[in-house]
Amino acid sequence: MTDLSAANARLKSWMIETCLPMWSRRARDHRGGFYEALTPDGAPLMDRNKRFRVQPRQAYAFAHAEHLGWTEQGRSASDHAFAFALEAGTDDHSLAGDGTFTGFAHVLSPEGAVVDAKRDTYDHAFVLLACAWRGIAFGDAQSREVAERTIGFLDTIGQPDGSYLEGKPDALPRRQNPHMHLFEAFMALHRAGLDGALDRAKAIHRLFTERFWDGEVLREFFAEDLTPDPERGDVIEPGHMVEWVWLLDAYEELTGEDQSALMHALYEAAERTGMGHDGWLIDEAKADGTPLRTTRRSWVAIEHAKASLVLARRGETAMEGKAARLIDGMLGSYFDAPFPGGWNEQYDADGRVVSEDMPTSILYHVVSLAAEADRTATALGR
Ligand SMILES: O=P(O)(O)OC[C@H]1O[C@@H](O)[C@@H](O)[C@@H](O)[C@@H]1O
Repeated sequence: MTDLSAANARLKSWMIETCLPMWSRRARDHRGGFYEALTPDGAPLMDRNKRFRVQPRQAYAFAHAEHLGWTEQGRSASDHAFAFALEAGTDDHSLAGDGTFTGFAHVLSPEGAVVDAKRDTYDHAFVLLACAWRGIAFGDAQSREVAERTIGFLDTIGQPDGSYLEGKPDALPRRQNPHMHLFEAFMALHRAGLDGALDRAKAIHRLFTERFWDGEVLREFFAEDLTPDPERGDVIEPGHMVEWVWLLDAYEELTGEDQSALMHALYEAAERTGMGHDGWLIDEAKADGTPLRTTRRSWVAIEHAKASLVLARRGETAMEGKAARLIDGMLGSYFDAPFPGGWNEQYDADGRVVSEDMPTSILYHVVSLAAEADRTATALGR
């Protein structure tokens, strides 16, 4: 059996010694925020537009890493990303004023001009996550204010059933994905002490059980009334099913409501519908398991490992070796390549790397995996 203790030690030392230093230095843009991606040899893609969400993701990742004592650059890197997000992401200065906050823009130029002013609910989930962790790690008072204003904006597109529209302007199909990340963010905000955040997470949990999870698979795309979208309702993402496993474990911890049955059903559904011939989950399938995209992005493998870790921590001994094998497998393929500290973002079904660059957005997943691996190894005394 691959040893969880050894896999965790490898992952943790790679994080501390190579990954975090590399991303905090090379991906930091002196013009503001972080670059969208690096080339395979670690050079920044200076001219590429910045998806807004990448900035709060970095602000979260470095706050969490510093909270764990894994970096001394965490505060500075998180501040750098957060300040750029607040400054460049608001095109009408409404965040600073007393008026109603109208949300963050979707895409920024490398220098920080607004390229796409659309408001995307998904992006706002990461602002809330960053605020929560900056509160937890640094006791940052500004973050609470930003979280409250961001929630105020989200309430303008909130629905009576606890769901949120796709953004402004509104779009169809509606998706479970922004809700999944809002669920994550509201739980983190509750941990950070924000009143009412847990109730918001509970409302999303209700949507999950009543709408998104149909008893067999997690649906992704929905019509206006949150019934499966007539065209894309059959498309599923195995990575999201395992991501929910990890989130439901956190939910159980906060609410005391047993999530075991749902967690098992999700994990089993992800592997039933999405297992590629090489033992890695694929990017996209149909609800009956017909593969749609047999490529595999790094975050899908990461979430598979995280789900295996939480099941191991909850006492499933077979999951311990599996989590260790997945982490070891990632360290031998996805991680620390093609450039030390970086990642191969996507493989095809034949095991060839098909991604052309290293997206910064993945650091969020990597930090969360390393934190979960360390927590599980410690809990199990490994
Ligand atoms: O697609 P980027 O922004 O790199 O994010 C990576 C992935 O993160 C996950 O948590 C999901 O939300 C995916 O839908 C998303 O694709």
